[in-house]
Amino acid sequence: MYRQEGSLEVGNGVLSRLLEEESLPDEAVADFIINLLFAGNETTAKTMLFAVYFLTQCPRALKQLLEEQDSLRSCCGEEEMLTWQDYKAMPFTQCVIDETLRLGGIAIWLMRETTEDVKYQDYVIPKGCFVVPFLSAVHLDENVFNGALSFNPWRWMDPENEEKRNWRNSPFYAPFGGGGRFCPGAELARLQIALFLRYFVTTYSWTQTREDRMSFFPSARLVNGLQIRLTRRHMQPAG
Ligand code: HEM
Repeated sequence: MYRQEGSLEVGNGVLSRLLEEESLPDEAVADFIINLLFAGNETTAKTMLFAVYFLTQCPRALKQLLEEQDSLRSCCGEEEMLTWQDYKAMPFTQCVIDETLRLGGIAIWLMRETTEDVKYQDYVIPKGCFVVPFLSAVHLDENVFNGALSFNPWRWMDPENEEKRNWRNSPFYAPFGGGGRFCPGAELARLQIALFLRYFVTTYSWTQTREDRMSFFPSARLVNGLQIRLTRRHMQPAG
């Protein structure tokens, strides 16, 4: 991959900004863009898929989500754009997103290499060792989350879980990683998922047409790809 000679139409996007940095070799620019595309695409899309799956399994949660979104729509008006304040006024939607990221977290594990000897409790991890923190082992630990294997978005309303819920630095809940390599797209992803859920549940109702289940091998996925039949909500007869 190489930079084309000659005049380029320069915009003000990420790529243009990177190209303006004369010191960055082409490989670094390409690596950056590829990383952004991969890190930000499958992760968010799959989380949306898992949210729909969990909601399909839990009609009570779907009903509450729909009520929250319908009430927001009636106050905003269908034609108006949502504001940041509207986004922040979706507490149950946020619970659904948090619970989806806990139960169906895309990042099952991370990979690190120690650059120096690290003392951890009674252990010393020597320099140069690979360390694999299993996020899902914590997220699905019954000692940390009651009924850890069930989809229960209401758990995040419990004041007892308030500290745990802090996905930026909680030791119990880290769907976006932590520390120096914390996901830079976390806030964007959450916003996209909330907007997707809003659009999806207010526009469609659906029925699942084929049994499905989650699998975490080789990566988080639904084995049958979640097959559903959609119906536009406003076309349904009233009542
Ligand atoms: C639900 C959606 C997402 C999840 C669950 C997620 C999860 C993660 C996790 C766990 C890490 C840390 C990896 C590590 O520590 O080794 C990470 C890193 C990263 N994420 Fe995300 N991510 C999501 C969406 C996005 C989006 C939308 C973008 C960009 C638009 C993005 C860009 C990145 C990048 C560039 C890194 C590498 C950061 C670094 O190494 O310094 N992610 N993500």
